[in-house]
Amino acid sequence: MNKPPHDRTVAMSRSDAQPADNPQDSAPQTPPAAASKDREPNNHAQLKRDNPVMAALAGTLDKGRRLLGPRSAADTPTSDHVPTPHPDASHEPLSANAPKMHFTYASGSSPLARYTIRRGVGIGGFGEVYFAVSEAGKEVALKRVQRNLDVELRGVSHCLNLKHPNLVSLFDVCRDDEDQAWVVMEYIAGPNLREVLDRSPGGLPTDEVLRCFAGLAAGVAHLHDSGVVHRDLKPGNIFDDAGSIKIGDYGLSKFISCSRRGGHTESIGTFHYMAPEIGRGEYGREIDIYAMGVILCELLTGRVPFDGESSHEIVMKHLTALPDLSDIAAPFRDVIARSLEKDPQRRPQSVAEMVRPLGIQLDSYGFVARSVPATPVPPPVSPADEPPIKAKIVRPTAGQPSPPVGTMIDSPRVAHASPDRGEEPLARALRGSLTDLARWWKSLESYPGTRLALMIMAIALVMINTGWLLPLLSLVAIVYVPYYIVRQMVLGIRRQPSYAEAHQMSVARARTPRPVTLKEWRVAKRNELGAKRSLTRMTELSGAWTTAGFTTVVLTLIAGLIGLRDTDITALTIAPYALTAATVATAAMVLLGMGKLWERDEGEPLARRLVLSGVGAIIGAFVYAASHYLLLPTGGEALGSHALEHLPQNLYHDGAPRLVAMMAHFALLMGAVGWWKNTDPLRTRRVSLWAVAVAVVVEWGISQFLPIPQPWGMLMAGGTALVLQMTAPWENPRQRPKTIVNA
Ligand SMILES: Nc1ncnc2c1ncn2[C@@H]1O[C@H](COP(=O)(O)OP(=O)(O)OP(=O)(O)O)[C@@H](O)[C@H]1O
Repeated sequence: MNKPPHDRTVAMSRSDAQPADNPQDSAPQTPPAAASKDREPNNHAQLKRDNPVMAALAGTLDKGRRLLGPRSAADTPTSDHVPTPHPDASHEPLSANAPKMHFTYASGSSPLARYTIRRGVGIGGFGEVYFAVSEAGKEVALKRVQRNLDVELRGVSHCLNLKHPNLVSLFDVCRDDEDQAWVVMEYIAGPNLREVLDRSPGGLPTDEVLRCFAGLAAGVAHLHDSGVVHRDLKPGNIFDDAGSIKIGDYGLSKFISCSRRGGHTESIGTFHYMAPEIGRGEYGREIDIYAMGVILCELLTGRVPFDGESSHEIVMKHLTALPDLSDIAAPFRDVIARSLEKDPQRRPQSVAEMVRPLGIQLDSYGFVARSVPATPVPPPVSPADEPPIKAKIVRPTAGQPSPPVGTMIDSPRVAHASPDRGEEPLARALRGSLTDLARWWKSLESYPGTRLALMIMAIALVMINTGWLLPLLSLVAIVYVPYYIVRQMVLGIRRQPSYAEAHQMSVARARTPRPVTLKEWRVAKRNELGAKRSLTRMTELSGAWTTAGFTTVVLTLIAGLIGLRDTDITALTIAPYALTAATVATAAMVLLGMGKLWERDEGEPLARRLVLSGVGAIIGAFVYAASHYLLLPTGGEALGSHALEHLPQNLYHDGAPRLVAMMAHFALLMGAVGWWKNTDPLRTRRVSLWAVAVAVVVEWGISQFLPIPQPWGMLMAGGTALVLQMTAPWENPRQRPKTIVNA
């Protein structure tokens, strides 16, 4: 992510403006957009060939840029732009403290009847803003809409009558004697968020972000409920008025939007905050959600997700690039990622939906009902709703590295509520990259040909390099898995709150009884599981291990009785059963151990699969060693119908799997099946034959290209799934309480 060149974003930021003593200096400068005309047509031609939608948006932006003049990061030269002076005025700034800017009207002048200008406040893309007082002494801000935009006043009354604590009040829209439009609005003495962010380049503290964002959300929600899309949300239009967040400029963008529907194609909004569909002329409320996603990212990190040297580059990134949100903590990361979806339909469909995972709830009038979750308990979940993404809450510990941006620091008693608490950094980085990859893949939806070509290339690459890739991956897994297990155990011991604390917390939330949904029950139970002491966990695990050993023996005896009923019982006929039993018992014990570590949260499936693949590689090595020790035939006929000559020679020797093949086989088996679901105490059924069948079928599928002797492979897979479910603890969801008392 990049920091936007904000010194260029606002045409005349208070600090950038310089007096123009020389009249030539005050002439409007050629914006770089115009200056780069020579370059841009070529880009457009290329772009048009590549993607007509992008070309349309870039063209639209250029057109808007020429019509609107410099008003954005990429368009506006640093401190060069000076608005065209009024014939009878070339004034110094009107306030002694204000930085120097050139305003058209001097202090004391009354271009608009009944209002006397006191001083210039700032100059934006659409005009100059003044602090003025009415005849009766009311302090107001006057915005002179400077360009000859065809400001459509129809429907303005709707915006004028909007009232909300998080909206800058619009009082009137008037025309002066020169038929120039003026917006009369509430004067805000506090800074806008652009200024706030410029003072905190690394972003704001999380509680500040939440305060600002809750106010922003409430204001935008009210606009949307009133049928108004802001279209120009950005930090410069959001004010912090003595602790109260207020959104400005909504009326103006509404007016301009009205005229735009009449056929003009100017684009409004600064490029950093512009949703991709604006290029297609779509101005739904999703563009505000998108801009809010950008703003949230900027508030947290001080950087916008998409930046570039030119407007063109920024637009291209909005259209095609994936934001790098790896340094932002959940739930912010997920909220931003969803809001920045290229497809508007995939974004949250309302402001309330967007901010809910952050613990901000809006009532039906767009007021903040609750912000900053004081407890880790998610907002009440209605059966129709998605479960909220809970905040990542980390207990501050001396000597610990600072948490990712946006991590909520809270009291120890709430630490267990984090779904991805203590996520291993490598796993997190990998997950972040894979999530990005998945999003990028989704963005290629409309290019099936490209997807197919990429898939073929990827498969070819993997196949060509299997010889060294598999051993390398196995090696990495062998090192990583023990480290991961030890880390999880250490973190688990360090961060667990007591069960009593967890219980106390849920009691504290008690309000009125109501039916408890399955999701709520799962969340509550998951919290309880997270609050378990390590000793309890270890006791449960050792019990499960003993039962697993016993169950494996019983199941093997049953299998042996069936399989050996017509066969002589010799060491050779018993050996495969012994190997299968040993494999099932080993796999079950390892998986039960992993399940214990993972029962605390829903977890990240991808990271878990990767860890399990590593475990699988180790089990594969065990099976290989054991089969050699027991002198079991693993090649030739043992592989059944597989054409031996087609087996890759670097993986098979004389038709028997080498160590690498065995490790790869089990790594795939472990990674492909969601084994932790078999040990999850909150699984739907104690024993699901479906889960057993899935394991067997996956094993059969893998055997088609990486064969191992069958039916032993399938017995190992199915047996492990069965033993796991029979021995792992289970909470019957049907026995959950019928009602719940909570917030
Ligand atoms: N109601 C207001 N009260 C106090 N200051 C205001 C008010 N409205 C705008 N300003 C200030 O006036 C300056 C110019 O604002 P304006 O909205 O015209 O431009 P902008 O937001 O910087 O850019 P754009 O017009 O492109 O949205 C900014 O510094 C802004 O903070």
